[in-house]
Amino acid sequence: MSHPNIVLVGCGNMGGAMLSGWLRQGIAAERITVIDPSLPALPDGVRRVAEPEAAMDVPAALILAVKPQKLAEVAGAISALAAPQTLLLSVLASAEIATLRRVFPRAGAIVRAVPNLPAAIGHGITALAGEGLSPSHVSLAETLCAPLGPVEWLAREALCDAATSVSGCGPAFLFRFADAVARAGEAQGLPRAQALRLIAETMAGAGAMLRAADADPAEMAARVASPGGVTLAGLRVLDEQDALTRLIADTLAAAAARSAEMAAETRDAVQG
Ligand SMILES: NC(=O)C1=CN([C@@H]2O[C@H](COP(=O)(O)OP(=O)(O)OC[C@H]3O[C@@H](n4cnc5c(N)ncnc54)[C@H](OP(=O)(O)O)[C@@H]3O)[C@@H](O)[C@H]2O)C=CC1
Ligand SMILES: O=C(O)[C@@H]1CCC=N1
Repeated sequence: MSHPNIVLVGCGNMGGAMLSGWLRQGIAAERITVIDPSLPALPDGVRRVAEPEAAMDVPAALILAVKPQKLAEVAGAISALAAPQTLLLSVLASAEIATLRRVFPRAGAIVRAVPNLPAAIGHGITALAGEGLSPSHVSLAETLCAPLGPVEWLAREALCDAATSVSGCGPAFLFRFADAVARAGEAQGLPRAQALRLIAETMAGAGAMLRAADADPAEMAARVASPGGVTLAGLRVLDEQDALTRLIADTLAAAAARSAEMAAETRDAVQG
């Protein structure tokens, strides 16, 4: 398959992770142009410009990976790059497709993506949403996101807030969990670095089992917990008055609410 021409706008945590993934997957560096005023160091062959140039070719894929607050600012400069032959793929949390369409009226298609940080090592997951996409747009969006890890299409765009709270923010919540476990392990006498190694491998192993098995996580926990044993003593604390379930529900609700709020802010910013 011939590689698409890609213009990546914003090459920070997420844009950088996508760029690494494309190169790892064999997309030719010469096909990729990065627009970022901070002019980050880039792998050989990737073209780097601080801002769009008048003579730039319209790309097959225009990837937006700036902070949502920058959308209105970047839009004017790059809107000419989103032409009818262009798929615009935005990873901006909370920038709705209607908002993006308002800013990029000529784009051939618009896909909203919710990636996550482990994309940087090819172990992310990306949720995608789009309406009225042609099979070739679907295929190009999947080609762009596949190097980051598996891809999930959401049934409707409104689920992006939920996907952001579950998998977009999810790594941060799991890092907090790992930190809490390491602190507790340290309090019981383990060196912190060793406690972190223990919990990191435990999370990776449990995650791999969860991914592979058809079993429900509750059944998986039951396989660890021997009757009258050690795990049950700990699970009783987590389950007391649904403590963990309630904490996580509140955490995700706060994240999803902020996502919806930011969508309104982004909408207002481009309208104003
Ligand atoms: N980080 C994450 O885990 C996730 C992030 N996202 C989304 O990804 C997007 C990017 O987030 P993240 O990568 O963390 O942010 P970063 O700040 O790491 O990256 C944004 C990049 O855009 C650059 N930039 C600023 N202004 C412009 C401009 N006018 N034109 C081009 N580039 C510009 C920034 O440069 P400078 O630093 O100099 O300002 C920076 O390099 C956000 O919209 C976020 O919602 C979605 C899911 C997960
Ligand atoms: O915190 C944020 O706004 C972005 C979206 C999901 C992860 N980082």
